[in-house]
Amino acid sequence: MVKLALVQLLVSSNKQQNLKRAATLIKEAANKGANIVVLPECFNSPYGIQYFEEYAEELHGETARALSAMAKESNVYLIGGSFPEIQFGKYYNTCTIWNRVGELIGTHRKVHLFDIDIPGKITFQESKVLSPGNELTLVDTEHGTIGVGICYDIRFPEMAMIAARKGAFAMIYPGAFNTTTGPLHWELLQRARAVDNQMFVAACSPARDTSATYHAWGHSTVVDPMGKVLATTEESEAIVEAELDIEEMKNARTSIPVSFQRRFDLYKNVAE
Ligand SMILES: NC(=O)CC(=O)C(=O)O
Repeated sequence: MVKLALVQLLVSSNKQQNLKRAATLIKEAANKGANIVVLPECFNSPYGIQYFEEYAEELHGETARALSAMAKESNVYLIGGSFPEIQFGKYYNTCTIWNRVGELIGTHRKVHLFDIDIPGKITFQESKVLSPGNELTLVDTEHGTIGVGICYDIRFPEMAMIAARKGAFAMIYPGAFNTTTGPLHWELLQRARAVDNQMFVAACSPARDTSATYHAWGHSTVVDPMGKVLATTEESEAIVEAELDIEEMKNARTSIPVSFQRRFDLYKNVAE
């Protein structure tokens, strides 16, 4: 059994306040027994291309140091949401992952940038400021291997499939869907990735701030390997907790053995 907690943080424009509140809620989750804690996408700054340059930090800057201390003080694995990172003049949307003694065990730079245009609803062009990461991310923990993606990455099923085939028991996505795409796709995509790959899937959103320029959907959710929602919430600040039973993953894979029934002989030209 692994206890997972998603911290659906109400993110403000005050970085110090966001770091402090994250530390408080991580401690609260740890006190309730969480082994792995997740923060949302852009947990230390408002989400929007107009904010990335102002809030950006180098990988080992103030936010990373704070995250390392939070993991260590609360004695948890911490999937540290994401923050705008700057390296050699380029900006990335980056998740850092920490072990129980505060060591960095992985980083994921959002691979698929959120560039969409739904007329009359939402236009968002991360690529105007950000560069994409170029690596898929798996981290090894004492609870097993975990795959990490950020938000829009969940729309690309290959990432979760590769993680599952490399032995990950869970795919975790700090994310910030919005009030247009959230009701349509947020839960659907998590359940789809879970059932496709017979693994746990979780996505952690910021809470909704209706005074912000971007209205996050909230609804941080954990899904089991059969595609069932184990835990979820609405749009306010909350901690979403779920016990992940690895036996359930084994049972799902034994009873519906799709991973052995795949016909890779027929799909090999999928990238053409
Ligand atoms: N914010 C994102 O990266 C993605 C999103 O909101 C969506 O895919 O919808």
